[in-house]
Amino acid sequence: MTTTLMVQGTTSDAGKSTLVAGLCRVFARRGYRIAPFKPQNMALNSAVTPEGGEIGRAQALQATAAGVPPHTDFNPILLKPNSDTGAQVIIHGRAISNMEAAVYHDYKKVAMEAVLSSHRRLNESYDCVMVEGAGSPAEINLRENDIANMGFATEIKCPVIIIADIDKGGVFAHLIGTLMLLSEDEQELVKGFVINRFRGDIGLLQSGLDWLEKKTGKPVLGVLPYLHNLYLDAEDAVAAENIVSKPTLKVAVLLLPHISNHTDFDALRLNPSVDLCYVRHTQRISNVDLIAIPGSKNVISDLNFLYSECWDQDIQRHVRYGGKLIGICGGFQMLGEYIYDPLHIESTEKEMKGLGLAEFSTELTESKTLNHVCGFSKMLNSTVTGYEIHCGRSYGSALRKSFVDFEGHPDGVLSDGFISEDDQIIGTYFHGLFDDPSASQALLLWASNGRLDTPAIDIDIKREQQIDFLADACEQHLNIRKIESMMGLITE
Ligand SMILES: NC(=O)CC[C@H](N)C(=O)O
Repeated sequence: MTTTLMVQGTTSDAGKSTLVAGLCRVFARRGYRIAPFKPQNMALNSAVTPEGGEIGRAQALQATAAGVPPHTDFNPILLKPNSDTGAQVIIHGRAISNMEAAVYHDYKKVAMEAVLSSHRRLNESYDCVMVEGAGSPAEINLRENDIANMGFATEIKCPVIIIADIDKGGVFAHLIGTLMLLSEDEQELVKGFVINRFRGDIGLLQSGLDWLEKKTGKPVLGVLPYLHNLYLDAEDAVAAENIVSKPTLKVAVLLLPHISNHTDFDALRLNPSVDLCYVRHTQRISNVDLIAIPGSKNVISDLNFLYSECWDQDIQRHVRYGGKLIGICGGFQMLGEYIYDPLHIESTEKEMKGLGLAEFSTELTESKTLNHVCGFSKMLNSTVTGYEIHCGRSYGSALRKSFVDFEGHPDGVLSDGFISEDDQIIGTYFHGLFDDPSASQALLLWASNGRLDTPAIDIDIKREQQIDFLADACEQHLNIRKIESMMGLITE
């Protein structure tokens, strides 16, 4: 009997993070102290914990669902890919180095120690732990030294649920195929299945479910419907839905190959007055009010990409015609004169010319800034809150007209970013700045030249509603008692 349960998926995007978030809320509602846990996450969308550590954004969301503050033990290993073959490796919230995939593969034995020590701590301080796997356990080429799926589950011998997405088709083949690629011991750990994103007549599915249970001897724990209108922080894939009913402000976000923290734009995407679009490879930036250059895990490479798409020309034209421009973190760094990377923190190139829209430059350094921050923006006449995740340090005369001034920054810094002399361009290290309703409202007023003066979306309230909506669906469609008994929390 154990109080840990692991959710694994037949594919990426099968719904693992969502199911874990839903179950965390369901168990929290029942009075359990529950911790989310993802041994190893590969994502460029991260969050800062109150102690200043870095974890995957999905685990921060699951922590909210569980009603506990995010902690680095919830995601002991975070891999942030910054090239096709390499990633920054973050262990217990701290970046330790960049590693090529093959090197990391050998490093996994060390990583497993970090995973197990985090899990041990959670086991001691929580009633139960809800674990999320990564990708699928059927990647037989990655099974040796695995820490993300069955490698972890067999080590601690916890029950496993496998979730599959029926919307894409082939759900029975996915489930049976996945099971068949597992060893007997691993198959033994699989205690049931969840079918996700079902739409249609459940009566027509029943014979398939009966067949599956008979064939495997394992129960189907429930069929979750396709939840239209569920908008939760996407783990890595950029969420594309845009809710527009009365568009007043057009925003274009450049979809950079190493975009980081794209959830910065969720509060805009969910605002019915904002028409937000992502500008993709081969597309040009059309007529918009605001262009946003997002964060990037590889600023030099993404700047190269931006030039190859000719977006620099579109940005210059946009600014010439009075359009507004905001650069966030890596996007802010791109607005300056140069990016220097003498230690090759992110890139094989040592320097790259920036867009030259403001007089400052950035140097990437070994130490990484990770903070929750709050300051005052004179230009917005508002407090601004957010979080910082960056290695770059920016300096230059443009920064004298700062975007935000601090009193009591954790690193003793006095100000952040810049605003151009004509107030058209903002550069800032603040992630999540549209999440703060008062700053967001002031930014929308700025971006729309005073046209849009409605309260901004409060993303925290929205997120809470969404988690409850998800948990209600889990309570309605899943056999929660069976899951509780599987975890040894009750006797059925
Ligand atoms: N989050 C970001 O955009 C980071 C920007 C850049 N890669 C840095 O580390 O400084």
